[in-house]
Amino acid sequence: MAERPHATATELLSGVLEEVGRAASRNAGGAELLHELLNAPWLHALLQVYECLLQFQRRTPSPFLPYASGLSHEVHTHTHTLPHPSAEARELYNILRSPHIQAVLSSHDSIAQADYGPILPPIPDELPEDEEAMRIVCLVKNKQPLGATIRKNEETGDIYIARVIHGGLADRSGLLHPGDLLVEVNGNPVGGLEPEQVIQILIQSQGTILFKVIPNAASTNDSPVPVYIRAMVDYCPLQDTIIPCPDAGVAFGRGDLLEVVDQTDGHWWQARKLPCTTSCAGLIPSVSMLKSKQREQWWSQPLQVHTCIRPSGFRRSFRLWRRTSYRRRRQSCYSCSPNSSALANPYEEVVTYQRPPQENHRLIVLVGASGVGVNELRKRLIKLNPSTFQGAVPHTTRPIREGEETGREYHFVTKELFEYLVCNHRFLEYGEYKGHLYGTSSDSVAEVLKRGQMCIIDVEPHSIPALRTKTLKPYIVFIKPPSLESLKETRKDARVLTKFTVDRPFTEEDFAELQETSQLMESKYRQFFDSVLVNDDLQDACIQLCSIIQQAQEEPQWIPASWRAEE
Ligand SMILES: Nc1ncnc2c1ncn2[C@@H]1O[C@H](COP(=O)(O)OP(=O)(O)OP(=O)(O)O)[C@@H](O)[C@H]1O
Repeated sequence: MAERPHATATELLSGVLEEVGRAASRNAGGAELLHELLNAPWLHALLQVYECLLQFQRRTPSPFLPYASGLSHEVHTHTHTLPHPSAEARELYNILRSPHIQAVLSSHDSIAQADYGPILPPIPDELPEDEEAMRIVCLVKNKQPLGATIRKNEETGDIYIARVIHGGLADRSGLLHPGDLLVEVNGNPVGGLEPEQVIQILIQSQGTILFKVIPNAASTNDSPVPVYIRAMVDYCPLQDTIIPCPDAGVAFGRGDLLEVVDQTDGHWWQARKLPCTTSCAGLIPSVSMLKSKQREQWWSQPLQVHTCIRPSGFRRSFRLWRRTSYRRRRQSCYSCSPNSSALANPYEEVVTYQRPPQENHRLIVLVGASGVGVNELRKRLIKLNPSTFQGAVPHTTRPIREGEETGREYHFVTKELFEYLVCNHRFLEYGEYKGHLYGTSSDSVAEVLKRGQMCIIDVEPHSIPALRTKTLKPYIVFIKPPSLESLKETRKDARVLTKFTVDRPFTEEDFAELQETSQLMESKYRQFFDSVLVNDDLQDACIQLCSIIQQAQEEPQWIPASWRAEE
């Protein structure tokens, strides 16, 4: 069908409809359906709208007056000066002076003049080199902190933005940067004021705050790559007398994970505690700051009391020999001596790690107070699936007994060989019991791992630092007792081995001691624990332990950066 010149869309549709109608009367295939479709009222309405728009486009309306507000002003003045205004004149006067009408007219004028963008004054051709551009920053406070700290230059009296907290209000605005010179706050000149006075102005300002600043020419907008660290010490900003702004401080405890987002200041870094619910970072002391304060022990040490882990009166199975080492440590009060490694490295850089399938499994280490069930859990796990889980065969200097086989129960070795292995740092842990030496060697562990199995060992917590190597990548599970009531309930039939009697039931005193030892252990070593498991119901604890171990081997975990493959 030939198109008629200048036909409107409606005319075109009528023509098409006529032809399709004729085709439908001839019973042409599909014509009836097409006719029905083209005859639909919505299609006609749509075409009408389209034609209206076309007409509008052809006849672009031009404003009746470019300055309606000028005319309004004229009429307004005129009616105002009338000596005896009529009722209509008074009404007109009131209408024209209403702010809404004035705003509508002003908008009309802007559109009429196509005045949509701001008109900036031309830039002068010759600007002096040292010309300082002033920036006006308007922030809506909305009850949240500003997220910036200020400092005073004592020589000049100038107030500067000292730091901008990552993710805070000032940072999100992108308009305030460290080093910006603060000229005015809400119209108040701040030069020469004390920082506290400026803070008072800020506190009193509600809603909008207007800053006049001279931007720091050297500031950059580069956001540094975050670094992840694990805290090896406790820190409480509210107890810190030298933090620039205690309210901006982040409190953390040993074992907490921190995302450090800014290390530009040598003394105070900016970090978020993970997992974080807020985008706003806070201040934490840098490594050098913590080290310089080492001797003062100024960060919060909640357990200043005697933190010695007391020896338990009972030990079972392989852990029997540890009774001696406990007693020795008690005499020398080992646990109360300062943790030198934590002081030397108050933070440990960490990275995420997922074990590649071809790599050895991570060593699974169970730690817990004596009697909590560490050995029971380890034994059950191995019994459950001996082809997957295995323990390391320990070394001993005690004579072999009937029915025992070297390399199965123990590696039976001479005292000389044992001492040689000790001197060569072959033991992850060793000790003496009833005049015989016992120990777990790194080679025994490696043997299990090399076979593709998961090696599960239980150690005393003081041995953990020595175990933390790139090769073993230990995953440490702390086994915790349940509440006293649960202990009494679940351990009704449990037996403990003591120095004096074999297999006697737990006493109230045993439970109290177990809980106390466990608390002390956790408070002292929790920075090393990857997981904490409460051994309440034995069956449940076993299932939970299985799933913890599976996650440790198969899912990404935080490990010290020094264990990374490339290092
Ligand atoms: N969840 C539990 N419910 C009931 N009994 C338990 C539970 N866990 C452990 N037991 C029992 O408690 C006793 C002590 O457990 P286990 O020997 O494993 O302790 P341990 O932590 O290895 O300490 P030690 O090294 O002194 O033996 C055992 O009789 C054990 O069967």
